[in-house]
Amino acid sequence: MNAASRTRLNQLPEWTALGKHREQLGEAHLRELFAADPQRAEKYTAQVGGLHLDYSKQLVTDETLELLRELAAATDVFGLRDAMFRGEKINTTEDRAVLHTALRAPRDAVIEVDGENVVPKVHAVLDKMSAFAERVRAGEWTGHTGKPIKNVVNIGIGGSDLGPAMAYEALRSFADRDLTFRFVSNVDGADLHEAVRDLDPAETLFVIASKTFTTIETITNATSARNWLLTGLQAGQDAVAKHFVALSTNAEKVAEFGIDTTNMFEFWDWVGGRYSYDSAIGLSLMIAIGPAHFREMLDGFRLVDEHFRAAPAESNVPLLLGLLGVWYGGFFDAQSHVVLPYSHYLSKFTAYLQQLDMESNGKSVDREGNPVDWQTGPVVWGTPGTNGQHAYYQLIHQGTKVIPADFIGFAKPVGDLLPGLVAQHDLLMANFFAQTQALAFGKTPDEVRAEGVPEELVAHKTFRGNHPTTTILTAELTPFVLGQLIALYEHKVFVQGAIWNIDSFDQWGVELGKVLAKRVEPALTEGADVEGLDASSRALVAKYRSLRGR
Ligand SMILES: O=P(O)(O)OC[C@H]1O[C@](O)(CO)[C@@H](O)[C@@H]1O
Repeated sequence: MNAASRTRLNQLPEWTALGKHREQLGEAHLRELFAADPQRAEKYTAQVGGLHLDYSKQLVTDETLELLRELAAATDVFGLRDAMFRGEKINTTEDRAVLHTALRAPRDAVIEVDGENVVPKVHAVLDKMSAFAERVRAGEWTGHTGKPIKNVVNIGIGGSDLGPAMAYEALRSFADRDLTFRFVSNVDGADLHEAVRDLDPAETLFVIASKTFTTIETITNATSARNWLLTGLQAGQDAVAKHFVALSTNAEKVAEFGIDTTNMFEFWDWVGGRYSYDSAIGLSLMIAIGPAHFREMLDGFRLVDEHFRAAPAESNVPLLLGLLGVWYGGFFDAQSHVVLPYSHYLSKFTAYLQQLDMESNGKSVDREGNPVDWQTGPVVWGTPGTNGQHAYYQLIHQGTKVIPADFIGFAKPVGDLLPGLVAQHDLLMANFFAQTQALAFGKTPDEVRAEGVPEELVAHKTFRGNHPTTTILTAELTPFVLGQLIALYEHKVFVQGAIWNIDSFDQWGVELGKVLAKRVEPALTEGADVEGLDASSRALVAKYRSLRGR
């Protein structure tokens, strides 16, 4: 469907129908919905790859789901999906194709951008990454002094950090070589300081990850890392070649920095930063877990891509998850979405999703530049269970906000835990199941009274329940499963952007701060008079300078 001809979302009859349905649903409680339909627990489940989803604890009925699917049809979600997979330039504000799905396409696939099949290039880079990763893993890639590499420091930010850092953490039990991995992103010098202070430069490889190779944080950290290396080795510029590789789309800037472009692993402008960790941006991860596991992860991505592309609306899981978010944002005024992985290895999962979701769908104009008057992307947050239970779950259970939640759990613990620790997994998962039950069904005042609670405390100890959750349960956290999970969220975000009629693939909102930071810096360092600095910022800069003794 031509975006320009699209009726505004909230003027579609399908949107109006959902509004009416929401009114009819009123305060219907999950207790009633379950009582009314004995099949509900079985009926509202879905499967994609190894992921089992239970969405029976969502505030939906058959009619809700039908109306939501009608909205998806009216907004032509599948049409835009097909255009994305075909390589059409659906990122209209940047005039770019959106082809992260090509990063996991099989070798014999044909996907064209501007008449060129991009799949051979994808596999050529994967092969080059594999050969390099194997050399490092085997101790065959030696540094300037001839010592094998023992430490890999990834320097990048945003999509050039969060993906590999998250996936390394998730899959660290698959890291089977005696290598140390660190991820540096913050321009705060403390980040690089802590990452390198106990490392031997002679054994350290820096992986400079930047799509543009112009990002100030990354180039600043990379420059400092180069100084640390050359000082530590007491070597000249020629030492850089053995200790620095680049992951980028910008060969010119890589060469300008002094990195040999034969040690550059390429990707392309049709890979968005937040969709890039299965491209060359995943090199550090590949060195950690090995090329075979990396490819298993790509298989996981591909499985969900194929499902998203082929499954009918009724069983299409990314579509379902996307629609649920549209339902709560549009008709319950939900402002946030909490993601709660019950795996310590997924400690960076939500931070990764924050960029994926919030940088993609944190927009307030539609594709034609008109202001939207419907909710777009939610605030995404969360930490691994059970820690959150002893922190912010109170608000989810008894606060005043509607906070849809995803609970992600695994039947088996990851890897070989120390003896005795495997048994703790059942306790972890008991909490997992208990929480979604408590959130959905709560505890009525009568149930509280039946426990002998004094009347004045009954209201305090009552749980309203009716908090919507999706449970995602799978056997264990493997590279294959991680790929599936990430692709699931990528496509969920896609579905929502398609319905909201926004460009999910640009990120103009991060630009202004970057420009202003460049302008402010001379005011901090030299006390320069910065044109256009507002009164508050001017006073703060003066205060900063006096605190610094300048
Ligand atoms: O990989 P680069 O070009 O250094 O960009 C890093 C990140 O910066 C952003 O452009 C936002 O500032 C992200 O979209 C991107 O992932």
